Amino acid sequence: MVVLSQPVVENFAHIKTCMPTSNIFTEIPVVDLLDPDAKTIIVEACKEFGFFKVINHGVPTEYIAQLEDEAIKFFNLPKPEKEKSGPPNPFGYGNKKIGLNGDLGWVEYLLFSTNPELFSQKGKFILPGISESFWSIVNEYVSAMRNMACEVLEMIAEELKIGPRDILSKLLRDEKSDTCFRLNHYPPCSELQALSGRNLIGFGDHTDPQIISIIRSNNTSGLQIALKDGTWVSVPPDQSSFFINVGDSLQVLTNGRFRSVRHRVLAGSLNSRISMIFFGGPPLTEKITPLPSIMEQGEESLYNEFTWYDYKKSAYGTRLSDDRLGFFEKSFADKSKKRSI
Ligand SMILES: C=C1C[C@]23C[C@@]1(O)CC[C@H]2[C@@]12CC[C@H](O)[C@@](C)(C(=O)O1)[C@H]2[C@@H]3C(=O)O
Ligand SMILES: O=C(O)CCC(=O)C(=O)O
Ligand SMILES: [Fe+2]
Repeated sequence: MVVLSQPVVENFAHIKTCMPTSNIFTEIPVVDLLDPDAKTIIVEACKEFGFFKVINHGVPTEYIAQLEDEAIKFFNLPKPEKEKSGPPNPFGYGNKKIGLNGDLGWVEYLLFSTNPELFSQKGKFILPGISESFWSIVNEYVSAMRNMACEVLEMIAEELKIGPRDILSKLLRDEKSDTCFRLNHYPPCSELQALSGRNLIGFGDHTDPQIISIIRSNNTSGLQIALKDGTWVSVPPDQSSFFINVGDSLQVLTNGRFRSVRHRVLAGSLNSRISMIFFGGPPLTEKITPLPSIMEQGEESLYNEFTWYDYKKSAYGTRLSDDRLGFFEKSFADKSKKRSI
Protein backbone atom coordinates (compact mmCIF):
# COMPACT_ATOMS: atom_id res chain seq x y z
CA MET A 1 0.00 0.00 0.00
CA VAL A 2 1.21 3.51 -0.74
CA VAL A 3 2.20 5.49 2.29
CA LEU A 4 1.68 9.12 1.58
CA SER A 5 1.29 11.73 4.25
CA GLN A 6 -2.31 12.80 4.69
CA PRO A 7 -2.98 16.16 3.08
CA VAL A 8 -4.11 18.96 5.33
CA VAL A 9 -7.81 19.49 4.82
CA GLU A 10 -7.81 21.78 1.86
CA ASN A 11 -10.58 23.71 0.27
CA PHE A 12 -12.35 21.52 -2.26
CA ALA A 13 -15.30 23.84 -2.74
CA HIS A 14 -14.61 24.51 -6.44
CA ILE A 15 -13.97 20.93 -7.41
CA LYS A 16 -16.78 19.00 -9.08
CA THR A 17 -18.17 15.88 -7.46
CA CYS A 18 -20.19 12.90 -8.57
CA MET A 19 -21.98 9.95 -7.01
CA PRO A 20 -19.87 6.81 -6.95
CA THR A 21 -21.12 4.36 -9.59
CA SER A 22 -21.62 0.69 -8.95
CA ASN A 23 -21.02 -0.24 -12.61
CA ILE A 24 -17.84 -2.26 -12.81
CA PHE A 25 -16.30 -2.75 -16.23
CA THR A 26 -16.41 -6.54 -16.24
CA GLU A 27 -16.06 -7.04 -20.01
CA ILE A 28 -12.70 -5.31 -20.16
CA PRO A 29 -10.69 -6.82 -23.03
CA VAL A 30 -7.50 -8.39 -21.70
CA VAL A 31 -4.63 -8.70 -24.14
CA ASP A 32 -1.88 -11.19 -23.41
CA LEU A 33 1.02 -9.87 -25.50
CA LEU A 34 2.39 -13.43 -25.81
CA ASP A 35 -0.86 -14.76 -27.28
CA PRO A 36 -0.77 -15.24 -31.09
CA ASP A 37 -4.34 -13.85 -31.22
CA ALA A 38 -3.36 -10.65 -29.40
CA LYS A 39 -3.59 -8.46 -32.49
CA THR A 40 -7.17 -9.51 -33.25
CA ILE A 41 -8.26 -8.80 -29.68
CA ILE A 42 -6.50 -5.41 -29.73
CA VAL A 43 -8.23 -4.27 -32.92
CA GLU A 44 -11.66 -5.42 -31.69
CA ALA A 45 -11.08 -3.59 -28.37
CA CYS A 46 -9.98 -0.39 -30.12
CA LYS A 47 -13.17 -0.41 -32.21
CA GLU A 48 -15.58 -1.24 -29.42
CA PHE A 49 -14.10 0.54 -26.39
CA GLY A 50 -10.91 2.38 -27.39
CA PHE A 51 -9.51 0.75 -24.29
CA PHE A 52 -7.97 -2.52 -23.13
CA LYS A 53 -5.73 -4.08 -20.50
CA VAL A 54 -2.31 -5.59 -21.24
CA ILE A 55 -0.77 -8.53 -19.39
CA ASN A 56 2.46 -10.45 -20.03
CA HIS A 57 4.01 -7.19 -21.18
CA GLY A 58 7.57 -7.99 -20.20
CA VAL A 59 8.20 -4.62 -18.52
CA PRO A 60 10.52 -5.32 -15.57
CA THR A 61 8.70 -4.82 -12.28
CA GLU A 62 11.72 -3.01 -10.89
CA TYR A 63 11.32 -0.12 -13.38
CA ILE A 64 7.73 0.26 -12.27
CA ALA A 65 8.48 -0.02 -8.55
CA GLN A 66 11.43 2.40 -8.72
CA LEU A 67 9.35 5.01 -10.50
CA GLU A 68 6.46 4.63 -8.09
CA ASP A 69 8.89 5.07 -5.15
CA GLU A 70 10.34 8.22 -6.71
CA ALA A 71 6.86 9.59 -7.35
CA ILE A 72 5.85 8.94 -3.74
CA LYS A 73 9.03 10.62 -2.49
CA PHE A 74 8.33 13.64 -4.66
CA PHE A 75 4.64 14.00 -3.72
CA ASN A 76 5.58 13.62 -0.03
CA LEU A 77 7.86 16.67 -0.19
CA PRO A 78 6.66 19.84 1.54
CA LYS A 79 4.48 21.98 -0.75
CA PRO A 80 7.07 24.77 -1.23
CA GLU A 81 9.63 22.17 -2.40
CA LYS A 82 7.23 20.71 -4.97
CA GLU A 83 6.22 24.18 -6.10
CA LYS A 84 9.82 24.87 -7.13
CA SER A 85 9.00 22.70 -10.17
CA GLY A 86 5.82 24.64 -11.02
CA PRO A 87 3.58 26.18 -12.12
CA PRO A 88 3.22 23.98 -15.21
CA ASN A 89 3.62 25.75 -18.56
CA PRO A 90 2.37 23.11 -19.53
CA PHE A 91 5.24 20.99 -18.12
CA GLY A 92 6.18 20.91 -14.46
CA TYR A 93 4.43 20.46 -11.14
CA GLY A 94 0.76 21.33 -10.89
CA ASN A 95 -1.76 21.14 -8.08
CA LYS A 96 -5.52 21.05 -8.81
CA LYS A 97 -5.27 23.29 -11.89
CA ILE A 98 -5.32 21.23 -15.07
CA GLY A 99 -4.42 23.01 -18.29
CA LEU A 100 -4.81 26.74 -18.77
CA ASN A 101 -8.56 27.14 -19.10
CA GLY A 102 -9.99 26.82 -15.63
CA ASP A 103 -10.23 23.04 -15.14
CA LEU A 104 -9.79 21.88 -11.56
CA GLY A 105 -9.34 18.38 -10.16
CA TRP A 106 -8.45 16.74 -6.85
CA VAL A 107 -5.00 15.88 -8.14
CA GLU A 108 -1.40 16.98 -8.03
CA TYR A 109 0.91 16.02 -10.86
CA LEU A 110 4.18 16.27 -12.68
CA LEU A 111 4.00 16.62 -16.44
CA PHE A 112 7.14 16.07 -18.54
CA SER A 113 7.97 16.28 -22.19
CA THR A 114 10.05 13.26 -23.12
CA ASN A 115 12.12 15.45 -25.39
CA PRO A 116 15.24 16.22 -23.32
CA GLU A 117 15.82 19.49 -25.20
CA LEU A 118 12.87 20.92 -23.32
CA PHE A 119 14.24 19.84 -19.97
CA SER A 120 17.95 20.16 -19.87
CA GLN A 121 20.12 23.13 -20.57
CA LYS A 122 23.74 22.07 -20.82
CA GLY A 123 22.97 19.08 -18.59
CA LYS A 124 21.18 21.20 -15.96
CA PHE A 125 17.62 20.24 -15.21
CA ILE A 126 15.06 22.96 -15.47
CA LEU A 127 12.71 21.42 -12.90
CA PRO A 128 14.54 22.14 -9.62
CA GLY A 129 12.53 19.59 -7.62
CA ILE A 130 13.61 16.75 -9.92
CA SER A 131 16.91 15.04 -9.18
CA GLU A 132 19.05 13.53 -11.93
CA SER A 133 18.38 10.03 -10.59
CA PHE A 134 14.61 10.63 -10.74
CA TRP A 135 15.01 11.88 -14.29
CA SER A 136 17.00 8.82 -15.33
CA ILE A 137 14.36 6.47 -13.86
CA VAL A 138 11.68 8.38 -15.79
CA ASN A 139 13.75 7.92 -18.95
CA GLU A 140 14.11 4.14 -18.47
CA TYR A 141 10.39 3.80 -17.83
CA VAL A 142 9.40 5.99 -20.77
CA SER A 143 11.57 4.02 -23.13
CA ALA A 144 9.93 0.75 -21.94
CA MET A 145 6.52 2.39 -22.55
CA ARG A 146 7.56 3.55 -26.01
CA ASN A 147 8.58 -0.01 -26.89
CA MET A 148 5.27 -1.37 -25.67
CA ALA A 149 3.26 1.31 -27.50
CA CYS A 150 5.20 0.57 -30.71
CA GLU A 151 4.65 -3.17 -30.36
CA VAL A 152 0.91 -2.61 -29.98
CA LEU A 153 0.82 -0.19 -32.95
CA GLU A 154 2.70 -2.76 -35.06
CA MET A 155 0.18 -5.45 -34.16
CA ILE A 156 -2.60 -3.04 -35.16
CA ALA A 157 -0.95 -2.35 -38.52
CA GLU A 158 -0.60 -6.10 -39.17
CA GLU A 159 -4.16 -6.92 -38.22
CA LEU A 160 -5.61 -4.06 -40.27
CA LYS A 161 -3.26 -4.92 -43.17
CA ILE A 162 -2.39 -1.28 -43.70
CA GLY A 163 1.06 -1.52 -45.20
CA PRO A 164 4.47 -1.52 -43.55
CA ARG A 165 4.39 -2.83 -39.98
CA ASP A 166 5.89 0.44 -38.72
CA ILE A 167 3.38 2.71 -40.49
CA LEU A 168 2.06 3.88 -37.08
CA SER A 169 4.94 3.04 -34.73
CA LYS A 170 7.41 5.13 -36.73
CA LEU A 171 5.53 8.23 -35.54
CA LEU A 172 6.54 7.39 -31.95
CA ARG A 173 10.04 6.20 -32.85
CA ASP A 174 10.77 9.48 -34.66
CA GLU A 175 13.27 11.51 -32.63
CA LYS A 176 10.91 14.48 -32.97
CA SER A 177 7.92 12.51 -31.65
CA ASP A 178 5.94 14.81 -29.37
CA THR A 179 5.45 12.42 -26.50
CA CYS A 180 4.79 13.36 -22.91
CA PHE A 181 4.62 11.66 -19.57
CA ARG A 182 2.61 12.36 -16.47
CA LEU A 183 2.69 11.29 -12.82
CA ASN A 184 -0.61 11.89 -11.02
CA HIS A 185 -1.32 11.73 -7.29
CA TYR A 186 -4.94 11.72 -6.12
CA PRO A 187 -5.01 12.14 -2.32
CA PRO A 188 -7.95 10.50 -0.55
CA CYS A 189 -10.70 12.80 0.64
CA SER A 190 -12.64 11.14 3.43
CA GLU A 191 -14.31 14.36 4.65
CA LEU A 192 -16.41 14.84 1.53
CA GLN A 193 -17.39 11.20 1.31
CA ALA A 194 -18.51 11.30 4.95
CA LEU A 195 -20.43 14.56 4.43
CA SER A 196 -22.24 13.81 1.20
CA GLY A 197 -21.51 10.28 -0.01
CA ARG A 198 -20.07 11.87 -3.15
CA ASN A 199 -16.61 11.54 -4.70
CA LEU A 200 -14.44 14.43 -5.80
CA ILE A 201 -13.51 14.44 -9.46
CA GLY A 202 -9.77 13.81 -9.57
CA PHE A 203 -9.35 14.29 -13.33
CA GLY A 204 -12.43 15.39 -15.27
CA ASP A 205 -13.78 13.53 -18.28
CA HIS A 206 -11.82 13.92 -21.48
CA THR A 207 -10.22 12.12 -24.39
CA ASP A 208 -6.45 12.08 -24.83
CA PRO A 209 -5.31 14.05 -27.89
CA GLN A 210 -2.34 11.83 -28.83
CA ILE A 211 -2.14 8.50 -30.71
CA ILE A 212 -2.01 6.11 -27.78
CA SER A 213 -1.73 6.39 -23.99
CA ILE A 214 -0.52 3.78 -21.50
CA ILE A 215 -1.78 4.06 -17.93
CA ARG A 216 -0.32 2.24 -14.96
CA SER A 217 -1.55 2.82 -11.43
CA ASN A 218 -1.15 1.44 -7.95
CA ASN A 219 -3.94 -0.77 -6.62
CA THR A 220 -6.33 2.13 -5.91
CA SER A 221 -9.46 2.37 -8.06
CA GLY A 222 -10.74 5.61 -9.58
CA LEU A 223 -10.32 5.28 -13.35
CA GLN A 224 -13.59 5.16 -15.27
CA ILE A 225 -14.31 4.96 -18.98
CA ALA A 226 -17.43 5.83 -20.94
CA LEU A 227 -18.95 3.07 -23.06
CA LYS A 228 -20.44 3.78 -26.52
CA ASP A 229 -23.87 4.45 -24.96
CA GLY A 230 -22.34 6.99 -22.55
CA THR A 231 -22.52 4.79 -19.41
CA TRP A 232 -19.59 5.29 -17.03
CA VAL A 233 -17.94 2.10 -15.82
CA SER A 234 -15.19 1.69 -13.22
CA VAL A 235 -12.01 -0.05 -14.25
CA PRO A 236 -10.82 -2.43 -11.51
CA PRO A 237 -7.23 -1.45 -10.68
CA ASP A 238 -4.41 -3.88 -11.38
CA GLN A 239 -0.94 -2.71 -10.46
CA SER A 240 0.83 -5.39 -12.47
CA SER A 241 -0.91 -4.61 -15.77
CA PHE A 242 -1.13 -1.65 -18.13
CA PHE A 243 -4.24 -0.02 -19.55
CA ILE A 244 -4.17 1.35 -23.07
CA ASN A 245 -6.32 4.20 -24.44
CA VAL A 246 -6.91 5.07 -28.07
CA GLY A 247 -6.28 8.81 -28.47
CA ASP A 248 -7.94 11.33 -30.83
CA SER A 249 -5.10 11.09 -33.37
CA LEU A 250 -5.51 7.32 -33.77
CA GLN A 251 -9.25 7.82 -34.24
CA VAL A 252 -8.45 10.14 -37.15
CA LEU A 253 -5.68 7.94 -38.61
CA THR A 254 -8.22 5.08 -38.77
CA ASN A 255 -10.97 7.39 -40.12
CA GLY A 256 -13.15 6.75 -37.09
CA ARG A 257 -12.81 2.94 -37.03
CA PHE A 258 -11.12 3.20 -33.65
CA ARG A 259 -12.71 5.10 -30.82
CA SER A 260 -10.86 7.70 -28.77
CA VAL A 261 -12.11 6.75 -25.32
CA ARG A 262 -13.65 9.26 -22.90
CA HIS A 263 -12.33 8.66 -19.40
CA ARG A 264 -12.05 10.31 -15.99
CA VAL A 265 -10.70 9.64 -12.50
CA LEU A 266 -12.63 9.88 -9.23
CA ALA A 267 -10.69 10.50 -6.03
CA GLY A 268 -11.20 7.87 -3.34
CA SER A 269 -12.09 8.35 0.28
CA LEU A 270 -9.43 6.14 1.85
CA ASN A 271 -6.40 5.52 -0.34
CA SER A 272 -4.08 7.59 -2.51
CA ARG A 273 -4.04 6.79 -6.18
CA ILE A 274 -0.70 7.13 -7.95
CA SER A 275 -0.72 6.80 -11.72
CA MET A 276 1.87 7.16 -14.46
CA ILE A 277 0.78 7.83 -18.00
CA PHE A 278 2.73 7.73 -21.25
CA PHE A 279 1.14 9.79 -24.06
CA GLY A 280 2.61 8.77 -27.43
CA GLY A 281 2.30 11.62 -29.92
CA PRO A 282 3.62 12.23 -33.45
CA PRO A 283 6.12 14.92 -34.54
CA LEU A 284 4.58 18.42 -34.64
CA THR A 285 4.80 18.62 -38.44
CA GLU A 286 3.00 15.29 -39.01
CA LYS A 287 -0.26 15.45 -40.97
CA ILE A 288 -3.01 13.73 -39.00
CA THR A 289 -5.21 12.32 -41.69
CA PRO A 290 -6.71 8.86 -42.36
CA LEU A 291 -4.05 6.45 -43.64
CA PRO A 292 -4.65 6.06 -47.40
CA SER A 293 -4.13 2.30 -47.03
CA ILE A 294 -7.07 2.01 -44.63
CA MET A 295 -9.59 3.74 -46.86
CA GLU A 296 -12.01 1.68 -48.88
CA GLN A 297 -12.80 2.63 -52.44
CA GLY A 298 -14.77 5.86 -52.52
CA GLU A 299 -14.45 6.38 -48.76
CA GLU A 300 -14.02 10.01 -47.72
CA SER A 301 -12.12 11.36 -44.77
CA LEU A 302 -14.38 12.34 -41.88
CA TYR A 303 -11.92 15.11 -40.95
CA ASN A 304 -10.40 18.22 -42.46
CA GLU A 305 -6.65 17.94 -42.85
CA PHE A 306 -4.53 19.20 -39.97
CA THR A 307 -1.08 18.74 -38.50
CA TRP A 308 -0.37 17.62 -34.94
CA TYR A 309 0.82 21.19 -34.31
CA ASP A 310 -2.58 22.58 -35.41
CA TYR A 311 -4.38 20.08 -33.22
CA LYS A 312 -2.27 20.74 -30.15
CA LYS A 313 -2.63 24.49 -30.55
CA SER A 314 -6.37 24.13 -30.70
CA ALA A 315 -6.46 21.54 -27.86
CA TYR A 316 -4.59 23.80 -25.46
CA GLY A 317 -7.32 26.43 -25.94
CA THR A 318 -10.06 24.01 -24.86
CA ARG A 319 -11.52 22.81 -21.56
CA LEU A 320 -10.89 19.22 -20.54
CA SER A 321 -14.36 17.93 -21.41
CA ASP A 322 -14.63 19.72 -24.78
CA ASP A 323 -15.07 17.69 -27.95
CA ARG A 324 -11.68 18.67 -29.39
CA LEU A 325 -11.98 16.53 -32.49
CA GLY A 326 -15.39 18.01 -33.27
CA PHE A 327 -13.78 21.23 -34.61
CA PHE A 328 -11.91 19.17 -37.21
CA GLU A 329 -14.80 16.99 -38.34
CA LYS A 330 -16.06 17.70 -41.84
CA SER A 331 -19.59 17.55 -40.50
CA PHE A 332 -18.75 20.32 -37.98
CA ALA A 333 -19.35 23.10 -40.53
CA ASP A 334 -22.70 21.53 -41.51
CA LYS A 335 -23.69 21.11 -37.86
CA SER A 336 -22.90 24.73 -36.99
CA LYS A 337 -24.61 25.99 -40.16
CA LYS A 338 -27.78 24.11 -39.16
CA ARG A 339 -27.53 25.50 -35.61
CA SER A 340 -27.41 29.10 -36.87
CA ILE A 341 -30.49 28.74 -39.13
C1 LIG B 1 -7.47 21.29 -20.12
C2 LIG B 1 -6.42 20.79 -20.73
C3 LIG B 1 -5.37 19.93 -20.07
C4 LIG B 1 -4.73 19.23 -21.25
C5 LIG B 1 -4.68 20.39 -22.23
C6 LIG B 1 -6.12 20.88 -22.19
O1 LIG B 1 -6.31 22.20 -22.66
C7 LIG B 1 -6.98 19.89 -22.99
C8 LIG B 1 -6.33 18.49 -23.07
C9 LIG B 1 -5.68 18.08 -21.74
C10 LIG B 1 -4.80 16.83 -21.85
C11 LIG B 1 -5.53 15.51 -21.53
C12 LIG B 1 -4.54 14.35 -21.70
C13 LIG B 1 -3.18 14.62 -21.05
O2 LIG B 1 -3.30 14.50 -19.64
C14 LIG B 1 -2.67 16.05 -21.41
C15 LIG B 1 -1.23 16.25 -20.94
C16 LIG B 1 -2.83 16.29 -22.87
O3 LIG B 1 -2.02 16.15 -23.75
O4 LIG B 1 -4.10 16.76 -23.12
C17 LIG B 1 -3.68 17.05 -20.86
C18 LIG B 1 -3.36 18.56 -21.03
C19 LIG B 1 -2.61 19.13 -19.81
O5 LIG B 1 -2.83 18.67 -18.67
O6 LIG B 1 -1.85 20.07 -20.01
O1 LIG C 1 -4.52 9.23 -13.57
C1 LIG C 1 -5.10 8.44 -14.30
O2 LIG C 1 -5.31 7.28 -13.99
C2 LIG C 1 -5.56 8.90 -15.68
C3 LIG C 1 -5.31 10.37 -15.88
C4 LIG C 1 -5.56 10.80 -17.28
O3 LIG C 1 -6.46 10.34 -17.92
C5 LIG C 1 -4.68 11.81 -17.87
O4 LIG C 1 -3.76 12.29 -17.15
O5 LIG C 1 -4.87 12.14 -19.05
FE1 LIG D 1 -6.37 10.94 -20.03
